[in-house]
Amino acid sequence: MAMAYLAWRLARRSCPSSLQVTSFPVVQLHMNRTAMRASQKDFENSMNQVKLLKKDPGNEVKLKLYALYKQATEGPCNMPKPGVFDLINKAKWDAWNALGSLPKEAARQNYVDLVSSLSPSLESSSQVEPGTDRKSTGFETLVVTSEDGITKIMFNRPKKKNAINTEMYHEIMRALKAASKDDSIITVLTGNGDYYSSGNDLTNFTDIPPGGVEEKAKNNAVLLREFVGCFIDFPKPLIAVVNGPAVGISVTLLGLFDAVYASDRMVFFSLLPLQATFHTPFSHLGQSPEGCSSYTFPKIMSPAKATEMLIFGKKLTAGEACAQGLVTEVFPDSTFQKEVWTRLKAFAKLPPNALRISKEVIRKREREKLHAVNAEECNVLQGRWLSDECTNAVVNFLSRKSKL
Ligand SMILES: CCCCCCCCCCC/C=C/C(=O)SCCNC(=O)CCNC(=O)[C@H](O)C(C)(C)COP(=O)(O)OP(=O)(O)OC[C@H]1O[C@@H](n2cnc3c(N)ncnc32)[C@H](O)[C@@H]1OP(=O)(O)O
Repeated sequence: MAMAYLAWRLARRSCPSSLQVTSFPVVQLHMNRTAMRASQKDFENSMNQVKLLKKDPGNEVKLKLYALYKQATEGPCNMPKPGVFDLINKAKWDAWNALGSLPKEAARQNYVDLVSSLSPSLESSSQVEPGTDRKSTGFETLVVTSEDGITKIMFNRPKKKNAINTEMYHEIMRALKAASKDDSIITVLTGNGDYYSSGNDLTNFTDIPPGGVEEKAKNNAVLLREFVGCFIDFPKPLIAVVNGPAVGISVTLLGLFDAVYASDRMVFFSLLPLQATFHTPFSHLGQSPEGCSSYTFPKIMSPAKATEMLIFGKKLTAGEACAQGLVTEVFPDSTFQKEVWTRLKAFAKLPPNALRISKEVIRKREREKLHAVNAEECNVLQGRWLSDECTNAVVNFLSRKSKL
């Protein structure tokens, strides 16, 4: 801890950013569509934002920031390699050196993207989202706020990539039920931190009750059916503000939202920079589709494209998800929050009864079908959860043998 802190202090003194050990594949960065966009001014703004960080973002991020800063300002690593016992400088050198011949402009863009992905922990004044007016207490896994006619339900387990544990399933249902009755006009779901949500918390599979795994699977099928049912029946416009990658059930549910706005944010996955993605790896997990996606996705994006996602686990970028109709619009990450919340505030000024009635007209003829699909999907999943394929996938993740 002490060393980490020292490294952080040193890094902040020696440059406006910080440090990291990394090995970005240079090719990926070169090919990044947005890689050449950040101006010197964006870069300087990001450097200033780093100074406003409210909490320590962790050594991995700090080393990334340090390396990208050095690469963006000085080019490839030109320092002699520190000795093995000079731990801090060695870590910094490794991080910088790992960037190889990455062009300065690409490093600058990646620095800006990384700082922007830290935005929830920044004291930024540019955010215009609601949150300060009325904050509901009594939630452990969510932050629920209401302002300007918008109730915002924010997944709040950023350290676990907003994985949905049993408590969160219950709290989301409770928050949706409250939002359906409060005086807000529209309801928004979003995530805190760099992920929108990594889907079902795989530790949900671990605490087996006295009744055994069959009972657990049965109870969870009931829970899941009720959970998805809340989305099917939600009476007001429901909008997803997808701030980062989305996995599993957090993706499938999007087919039940009225609008989905996504950021084109780059995130780091195992130290590789990736665009935010929409991923439903059900077969990899020995599971099957839920959230009514077996019905909504083929309708939204064509049966063949839905098959690629739901059966073969193809990951879509935000841009691709938009082209397929799952996402309504993609925004540059630098302006995402501002543009989306400005738009949502305007929506929330529309006549509330007209909004509800119009939503009902659209949903009415599908509701019965959606509930039937939901019931069937939960039934099938109940069996899948008891399969060896599913058990092995979960054990592999929990023993850190596999990641998506
Ligand atoms: C007996 C029957 C019981 C059934 C109960 C079921 C209830 C309803 C089920 C509804 C059906 C839903 C299906 C789905 O949603 S399928 C999708 C499930 N999600 C995943 O498979 C994602 C797994 N996570 C990952 O692959 C990676 O974590 C990820 C790519 C998301 C991020 O990688 P990265 O390297 O950037 O970060 P870390 O892996 O280090 O993650 C940070 C910490 O967060 C924890 N984490 C992340 N995601 C999950 C998750 N889904 N479940 C549990 N924990 C998660 C991760 O372990 C790290 O924690 P630690 O810091 O403590 O190690």
